[in-house]
Amino acid sequence: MLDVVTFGETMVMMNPVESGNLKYIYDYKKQLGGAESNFAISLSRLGHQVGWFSKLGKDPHGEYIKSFIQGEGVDTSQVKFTSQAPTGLFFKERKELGESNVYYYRHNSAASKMKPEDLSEEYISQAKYLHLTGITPALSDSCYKTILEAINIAKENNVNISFDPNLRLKLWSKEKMNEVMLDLFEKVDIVLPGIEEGEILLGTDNPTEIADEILDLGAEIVVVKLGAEGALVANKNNKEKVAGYNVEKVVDPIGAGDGFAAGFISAQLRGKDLVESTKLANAVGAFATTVIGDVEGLPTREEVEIFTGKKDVINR
Ligand SMILES: Nc1ncnc2c1ncn2[C@@H]1O[C@H](COP(=O)(O)OP(=O)(O)OP(=O)(O)O)[C@@H](O)[C@H]1O
Ligand SMILES: O=C(O)C(=O)C[C@H](O)[C@H](O)CO
Repeated sequence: MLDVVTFGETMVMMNPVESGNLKYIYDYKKQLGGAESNFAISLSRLGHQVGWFSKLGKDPHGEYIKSFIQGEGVDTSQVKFTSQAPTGLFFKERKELGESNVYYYRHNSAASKMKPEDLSEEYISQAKYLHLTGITPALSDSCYKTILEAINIAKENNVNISFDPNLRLKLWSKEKMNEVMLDLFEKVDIVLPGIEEGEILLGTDNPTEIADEILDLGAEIVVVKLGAEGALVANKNNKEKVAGYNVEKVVDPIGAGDGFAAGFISAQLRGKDLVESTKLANAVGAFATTVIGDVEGLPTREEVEIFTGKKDVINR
């Protein structure tokens, strides 16, 4: 039995050892990144049974990705390999001034070849949650169809669907993206947008308005991420702002949203209410900002309990 199933593209990530324009960067640390596998790893560390799958290239990068994710305790039994396309790759660029950048080498990647026939109804239907992101439908038409089929399977089997828009403007046109995202908001149960995403998709950066618009489209729960400030959690009856945790040194906020989503679903699985779930989401999101990689900073259940004062620790 799995608590959660998720799928999407995970790439080898070339992470510069120093910050600055990549033109002058020669040394990189090889890591991995993919919104859905970041989420799966985070949930696994929080003590849940989680399955992640994808299509990987039959190459050393694909093997590295599968064994790393498996090594984190995530079920990878549904992962497929193909020799028709390579595993995707991306480079991060960190700047001391201005925002970080990413450069993708993922067009026509193995993951972009995922298709509805790759899905196993038996596998998805055993989970309590199916977690999807807005990255997958941007990868290819067949990936978009795969997302729609996964949603059908989940609905037919009473599996809750959580959805993180994770807008990637480098991957598709804004028009197509907006159309697909609004349609998906109607089909899923929990939506976890950021403020910037609300602005792009709904034309408002007001958290209450973002939540209301997505609830009106059909979602049951909306959690609007507010960066260092925390998040606003809402359903039809209630809206509450839940303060974030203070992080003294934010090293890299990319990936915080994936940990946030995992924290929220973890607490929901344990029967916590919306505010408690958002508190855990904020705590896991805060941890994720403290390291350069996407997954290395994600906390175990014990670490997060110590951080939030729910458990005492003796260090020496
Ligand atoms: N500087 C910070 N200090 C404390 N917590 C933070 C900080 N930045 C992010 N978080 C936590 O992580 C959550 C998600 O961060 P953010 O709002 O940046 O999401 P996002 O834009 O979806 O991120 P991503 O880059 O992963 O897509 C926040 O709601 C908050 O709980
Ligand atoms: O950018 C993407 O598409 C990724 O999935 C890579 C990163 O790990 C992701 O952005 C973090 O949320």
